[in-house]
Amino acid sequence: MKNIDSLIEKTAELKAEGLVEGQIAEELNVSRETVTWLLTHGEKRSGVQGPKDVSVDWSAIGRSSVRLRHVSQALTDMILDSLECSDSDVDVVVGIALSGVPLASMVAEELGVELAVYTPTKQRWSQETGETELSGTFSSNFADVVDAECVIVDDVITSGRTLEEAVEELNDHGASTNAIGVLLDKKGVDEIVGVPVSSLLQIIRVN
Ligand SMILES: O=P(O)(O)OC[C@H]1O[C@H](OP(=O)(O)OP(=O)(O)O)[C@H](O)[C@@H]1O
Repeated sequence: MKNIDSLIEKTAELKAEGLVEGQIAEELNVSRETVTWLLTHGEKRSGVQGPKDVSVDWSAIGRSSVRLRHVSQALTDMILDSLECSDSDVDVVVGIALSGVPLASMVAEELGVELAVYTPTKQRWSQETGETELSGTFSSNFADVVDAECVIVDDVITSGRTLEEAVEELNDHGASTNAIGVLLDKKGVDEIVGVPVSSLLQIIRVN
């Protein structure tokens, strides 16, 4: 997405295709509040202050396994630093579906550990009827997380809710989360529910 106009256009397009605001937010990697703003103020935006959010397009990395590998190596390096600082270990890398999984897979390979996949609640929520009391799921096609020492990998932090939920689900499975690694942190956090966060890039707002 090159600029605000293409973002507004894309939002309107997705809305016209029948997506609800939560689904559009997921598609564009922005908050639901931003989608509301884009839909309601997009056409008459002169003089109107937008919400403090940014849309992240990392497809230049995502579409190339070579670039993904380089980025995963850099992320692994940061995760290793974090684990060393807390003197903790890792048995399983947990990738957050969908976009966190390719990265997590390569980080798991770099670390020489198993890969688990967690599908958060909101992914299931978007397919259901608006009921949000569903729990996320760990896929049985990948590693078991019960009692494991875990590192979570995802692409982007916006509100941090997805990672909060993943840490809590891991706790419920008797697993401990020793580090979180992401490409981009839009919130600028050092930790999420007590777990240290390593991000390759952080958004820092200056105005
Ligand atoms: O910090 P939060 O506000 O919870 O948002 C961050 C999450 O949102 C995006 O996933 P999305 O639901 O868009 O699905 P995707 O992985 O399929 O892109 C992103 O991949 C993170 O998992």
